[in-house]
Amino acid sequence: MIKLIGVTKQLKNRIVLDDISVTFEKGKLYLLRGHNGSGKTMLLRLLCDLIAPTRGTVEKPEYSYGVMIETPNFALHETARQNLKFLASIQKKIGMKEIEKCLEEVHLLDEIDNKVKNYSLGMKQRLGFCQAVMENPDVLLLDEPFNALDDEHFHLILQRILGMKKDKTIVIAAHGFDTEKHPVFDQVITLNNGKIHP
Ligand SMILES: Nc1ncnc2c1ncn2[C@@H]1O[C@H](COP(=O)(O)OP(=O)(O)OP(=O)(O)O)[C@@H](O)[C@H]1O
Repeated sequence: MIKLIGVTKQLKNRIVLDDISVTFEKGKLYLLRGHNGSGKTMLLRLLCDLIAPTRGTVEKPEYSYGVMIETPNFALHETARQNLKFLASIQKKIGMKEIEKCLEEVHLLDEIDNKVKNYSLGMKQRLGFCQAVMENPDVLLLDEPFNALDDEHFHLILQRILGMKKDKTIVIAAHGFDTEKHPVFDQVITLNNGKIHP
C-alpha cells in the first residue's frame, strides 16, 4: 500500500501538487485524470521517487516499479532487442526469453530486430509499455499509455493491464479515457490545479 498524507510539491513559485492525501492499494487499478497541467505526471513522478515532496509524507514499503512516463526514451538507432536487452541488464532480473514473450504479447515480436527509429508512434508506445511491465514490477505507473493506439491495440493493452492487476498496484494517468464505455477502474482520481477534486 502506498499512502500519501498531505503531500504538497512546489516547483519554483508554483504549487504543482496541493495537499494530496490518497491511498493506492495492491490489486487495484487507479485512473488519474484532469486537464493538461493538472498534476497527473507530477503525482506519478512522486510515487516512484523521481521527485520528493516539499511537504507531507509518503508511506510505502520497498517496491519495484515499472514506469512509463511521457515519451519513452529509447535509443532510436538501435533495435527493440538491443534497447530492452540493455535495460534488462541493469537489474538482471530477466533475460531474452522474458523480453521476447513480452514483445509477443504487445504484437511486436516480428519487429524485434527493427530499429526503433522505424517504429510508428503506436509501436513506440507499445514498446514503452513492454519496457514498463517486462520485469513484473509490484507497482506499475503508466502516463497516457493509450495515446496513439488504434482500437485493436487499445484493447490489447487494456486487457494486458487487467490481466496483471491481481498482484500489482497500477496507476494510469489519462486525460481522455472513457470510463463509461470501459468501467475498469477501481478508483478514479480527478486532479484540478494540483488538488484532488472531491
Ligand atoms: N520544472 C518545472 N518547474 C515548474 N513548474 C513545472 C515544472 N514541470 C512542470 N511544471 C508544472 O507543473 C504542473 C503540473 O504538470 P504535469 O506535467 O504534472 O501535468 P499533467 O496533468 O501531467 O498534464 P498533461 O495532461 O499535459 O500531461 C503544470 O502546471 C506544469 O506547468
